[in-house]
Amino acid sequence: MDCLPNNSDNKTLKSLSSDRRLDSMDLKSNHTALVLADPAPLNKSTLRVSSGLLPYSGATLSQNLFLTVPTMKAGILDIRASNCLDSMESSSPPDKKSRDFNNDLESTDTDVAYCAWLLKYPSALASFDQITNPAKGKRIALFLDYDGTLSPIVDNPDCAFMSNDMRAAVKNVAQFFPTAIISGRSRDKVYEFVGLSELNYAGSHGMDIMGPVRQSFDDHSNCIRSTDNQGKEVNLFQPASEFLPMIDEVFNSLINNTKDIRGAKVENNKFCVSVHYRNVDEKDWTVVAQRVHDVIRNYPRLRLTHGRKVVEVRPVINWDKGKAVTFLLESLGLSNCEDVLPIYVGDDQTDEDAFKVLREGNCGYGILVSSVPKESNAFFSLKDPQEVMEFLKSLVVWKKTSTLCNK
Ligand SMILES: O=P(O)(O)OC[C@H]1O[C@H](O[C@H]2O[C@H](CO)[C@@H](O)[C@H](O)[C@H]2O)[C@H](O)[C@@H](O)[C@@H]1O
Repeated sequence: MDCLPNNSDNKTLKSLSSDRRLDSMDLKSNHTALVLADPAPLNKSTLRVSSGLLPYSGATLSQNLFLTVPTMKAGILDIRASNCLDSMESSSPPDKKSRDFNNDLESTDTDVAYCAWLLKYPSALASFDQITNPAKGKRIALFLDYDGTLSPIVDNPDCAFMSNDMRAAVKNVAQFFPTAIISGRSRDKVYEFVGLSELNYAGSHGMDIMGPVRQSFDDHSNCIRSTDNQGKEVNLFQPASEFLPMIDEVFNSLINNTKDIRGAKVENNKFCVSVHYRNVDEKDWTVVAQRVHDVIRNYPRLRLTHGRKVVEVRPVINWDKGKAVTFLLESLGLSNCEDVLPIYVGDDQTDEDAFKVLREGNCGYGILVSSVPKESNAFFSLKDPQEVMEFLKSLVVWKKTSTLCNK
């Protein structure tokens, strides 16, 4: 029998299982079970028990396990919320800086792992010729994610400013190549951060696209005419427009349901909502997962995706950043792979949809921004926004020299 340290206030898991939602199936299954120290709604004093090793006791969970848990009264985190918690953890590995700080030896291992990973996803800077050689005689179309790509990841999402140098690099590159920003943020917010009117913008993970007035745009349903910040006539494509009232409602519920979780932040991204847990103590992530599920369980037409210490609530529609890339290429008259080489640069899980479209269409390259090894549909990699900026600058130099040479 494996036990957690004894405590005078303890009850056993087994005794709880008789009158609570916890049952032997939860223990036997591969799913994570969560034992709570207080009646629902969940609060901070939670203990997570998985069917692997118990994180702090080192005890292995078995079918016969009797767990003693401090002041335990409530039930378990439901399986869907528990899956959400697993995704939260797997999409949030400790960053390189904190691992390096914790353990020099581990840091060396990490560097070795990163170098090995670079063999599979070579640096787009080191492999610059490999990227630009196939672009000879073609137009490069650039797609750029925002957070973690053009701006470094920071604790406060409202302060994710891009540097002036980066802005200048993006402005410059856009003079030579059609360029679009595709972000999970609301389109207005990302425009506020980038502030360059010469680009195309897609917000809400591509569910809110602003583009030039073109016939091909008009052909789509959910497409409306509007004006941009300069008063210029534009087309707006919003395939999830019917979800707007629902998203607003969910946003308000999420605010209410998470307001007592220290560090949690809910962001309205117009057609999707982000629940940030970057500043939430890790022991409270379970609470975040459960509260999000408490809200969205009433909305079967909404689903969850995971990003960098953020859970995103979005409509169940067949639309993502990959579809947005295809849409933009078509509506900008750039969909012929013989003439155009699309390049997509992004750092997050939702960017994988765009990498996949390029890889599967055998058309263009995805570039993953990451300082840690992770599996991706991208072809190349860049370590951080600084390297993204160098890459953008190199594209400009390449374009200028190749134009001169062709004269
Ligand atoms: O598609 P993106 O432009 O990459 O947007 C994805 C999410 O980015 C933002 O969150 C991330 O960046 C924040 C600022 O650095 C950081 O605090 C947070 O932990 C990251 O997940 C944005 O706030 C989200 O709404 C976007 O969905």
